[in-house]
Amino acid sequence: MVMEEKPKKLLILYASETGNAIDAAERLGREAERRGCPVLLLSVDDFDPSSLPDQEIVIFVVSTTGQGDNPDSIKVFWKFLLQRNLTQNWLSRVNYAVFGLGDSGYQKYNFVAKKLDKRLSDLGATAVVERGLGDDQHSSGYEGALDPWMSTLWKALYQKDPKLFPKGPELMTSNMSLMDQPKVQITYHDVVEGTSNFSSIPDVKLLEMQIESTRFILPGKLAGKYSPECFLKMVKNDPLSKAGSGKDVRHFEFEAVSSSIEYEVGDVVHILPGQDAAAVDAFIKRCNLNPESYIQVQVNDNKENEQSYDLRNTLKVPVRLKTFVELAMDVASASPRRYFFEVMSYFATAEHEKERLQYFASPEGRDDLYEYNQKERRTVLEVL
Ligand SMILES: Cc1cc2nc3c(=O)[nH]c(=O)nc-3n(C[C@H](O)[C@H](O)[C@H](O)COP(=O)(O)O)c2cc1C
Repeated sequence: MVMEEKPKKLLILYASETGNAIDAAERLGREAERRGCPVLLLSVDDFDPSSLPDQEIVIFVVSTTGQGDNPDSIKVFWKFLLQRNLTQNWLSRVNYAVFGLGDSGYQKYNFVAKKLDKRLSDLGATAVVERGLGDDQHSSGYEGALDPWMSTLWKALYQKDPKLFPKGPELMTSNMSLMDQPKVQITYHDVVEGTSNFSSIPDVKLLEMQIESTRFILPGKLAGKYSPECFLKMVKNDPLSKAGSGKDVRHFEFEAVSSSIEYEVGDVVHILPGQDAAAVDAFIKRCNLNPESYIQVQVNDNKENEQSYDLRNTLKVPVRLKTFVELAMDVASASPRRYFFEVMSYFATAEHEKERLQYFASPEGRDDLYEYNQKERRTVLEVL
């Protein structure tokens, strides 16, 4: 009997402060899977640094924040790597690649990627390719460097270990089955079914439950790992600076909604931004959905990452669709990412729209997409 060898998984670890590195890491993951290579994609704080020497190949995607500072999620990992007792050959079996996201307008340009690359190499790891540096100043943002870096990476990995890409390092034809698995699963409830679940719960408690439930699907530090102690209602939000002064300084006042609260110096308040109600309505209408319906959202997480999977799925009450869009989505301010156009291309029925969307999602269409999308600051609602 011939035993089929289990395909190797490519480990991709990311550290992000505002989401770009997650987007870049997911793109890498998708591209690897399209080449037949299964992937394990993790935030670096979900990875045990002591197991790093056992990894044959690791891809890091890390951004720089502050003044050359580490994103929060890589702090523990970085501290571990800096330990003096780690020897020069601690990572001698590890092959790695680093892609950094930064902005050359900052003095400490891509500092985190550069120092991570150096430290890995000092600890005996071997770089598969030279580190890639994405720059916000590039006319296509960090994607400008990511595209060519990725194609070099696939070739180098294939040379290192052809088993990673059983069908070669070139892209397989794109079709629907290669689309990412959905990140969340949504169950729709009709209005009566949704509200009857809550008839005995006071309004304030209900709103809290809905906010908690919505936050659970958000990535990174806003998600359930850092569940808030209590919710406050913002009752005042007055600008203190003059319009056009270049700064936006505000006076906020908050009121405890459920019970009185105690706080100390150093406690942190997260402000949950809402969206313009008219934009939320327009988005829901455009999608032919009922704003009053209730949805239940479940995260389809990496099975390997059981802990965060359980955590993020424990508090799942049905949420009013309108509340969900208001609190968890951004339909009317930020520009959609490139992947949005790719996904839309699978669903577009008009041939000319499909072609245009496919072009925007391709490396050749990248600069035109930037002109159309980011430069014009188009929103999801406008694109739809
Ligand atoms: C507050 C702030 C500070 C930043 N500081 C730096 C920096 O010191 N060096 C750098 O190269 N880029 C810096 N950047 C640019 C980011 O690294 C870049 O926008 C990156 O794409 C962000 O990735 P992320 O969303 O995954 O955190 C900074 C960005 C922000 C918003």
